[in-house]
Amino acid sequence: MAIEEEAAETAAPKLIGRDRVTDAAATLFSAGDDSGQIPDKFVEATGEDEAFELPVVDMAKLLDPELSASETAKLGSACRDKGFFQLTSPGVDEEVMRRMKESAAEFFRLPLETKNAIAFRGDDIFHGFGHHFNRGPSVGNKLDWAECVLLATQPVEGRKMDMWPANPPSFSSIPGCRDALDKYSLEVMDLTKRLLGFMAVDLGVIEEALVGAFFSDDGAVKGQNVAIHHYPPCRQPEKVLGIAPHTDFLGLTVLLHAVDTPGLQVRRGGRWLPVGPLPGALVVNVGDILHVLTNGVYGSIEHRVVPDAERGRTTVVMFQDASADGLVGPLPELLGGDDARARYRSIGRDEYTKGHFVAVAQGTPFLHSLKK
Ligand SMILES: O=C(O)CCC(=O)C(=O)O
Ligand SMILES: [Fe+2]
Repeated sequence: MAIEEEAAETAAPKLIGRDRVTDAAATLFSAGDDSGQIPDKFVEATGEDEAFELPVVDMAKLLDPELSASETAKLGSACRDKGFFQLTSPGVDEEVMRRMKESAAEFFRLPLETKNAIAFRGDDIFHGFGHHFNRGPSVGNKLDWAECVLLATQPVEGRKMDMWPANPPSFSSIPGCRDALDKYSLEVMDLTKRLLGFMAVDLGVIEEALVGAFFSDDGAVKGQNVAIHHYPPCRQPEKVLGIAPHTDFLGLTVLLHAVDTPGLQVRRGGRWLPVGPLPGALVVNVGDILHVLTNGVYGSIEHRVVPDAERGRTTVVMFQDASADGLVGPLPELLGGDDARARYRSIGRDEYTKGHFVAVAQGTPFLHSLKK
């Protein structure tokens, strides 16, 4: 069966949809397209790039009373100007990070049949294995050159444990010991809280206002999801995309390179600039909700992934949700009580999700529609 037909047959009913990884796609991925012909379904124009260094922010310096002020200023200018930064010395337990990386890399080495044991089911495209959800008919429903596990990680009640990989065993519960993803999820929660504290200082708002948008009073995070991506090598990387251009629609994103091949690109001034992995660092970026909460002071910037010609790439990307009193809108603390200063209108958190996915399906930037 041709890959287009096979993909169409396995696509979920959609507003936006997601495709299963078929045998044909898996064969193509493992060959790195050596057969020469990339099926049309994958071909997308990828355009130019050039060297680019992301700002580097050091958590150890943020925490050092003598260096904190200048490092906080660096953090602030990274979030304002670039929307992305590399976070060195993130303070995440190294053993937890190592196990997370290994589990992620190992999962994608399993045969497709094993991975498809947790293939997303029916309309529920936000849990389980497949391609990333596609960006809708406006971009031709193209397939990403990638496979991906999407899961809800927090709050714990929202988890669908039957969709968590049972293989490798380090992903799932080991008696007396929590699994790699659960531990890493908690580490990223703590990290998010620390970072938000410094962002609040930079923004000049009380810490509770910003932290409270991400965490409930009892300290639980409002929501956290993970996307674990594998981008196989492709000998014609200029023809395909690992993930199509998008902004992240939640609050704050924390990316761990499990296999540190370059591939992430950030849009700046109409050009695509590559972000090289930095050993031991996490890549952090501002999502759409943080953009709106900060009244556009921090920028949610478009990015995409291009596969490498020679080497595969694996990433573990955690998205932290946020809302203030159930709304996505500028933080009142930032407006100094003057609503006229709001550059974005406030909408309910549920309405925000719906609006976002309608916009994705139509290929329109949702943030613009929230502008006053
Ligand atoms: O894997 C990456 O480098 C980026 C993935 C990404 O942008 C996403 O999952 O939203
Ligand atoms: Fe993203």
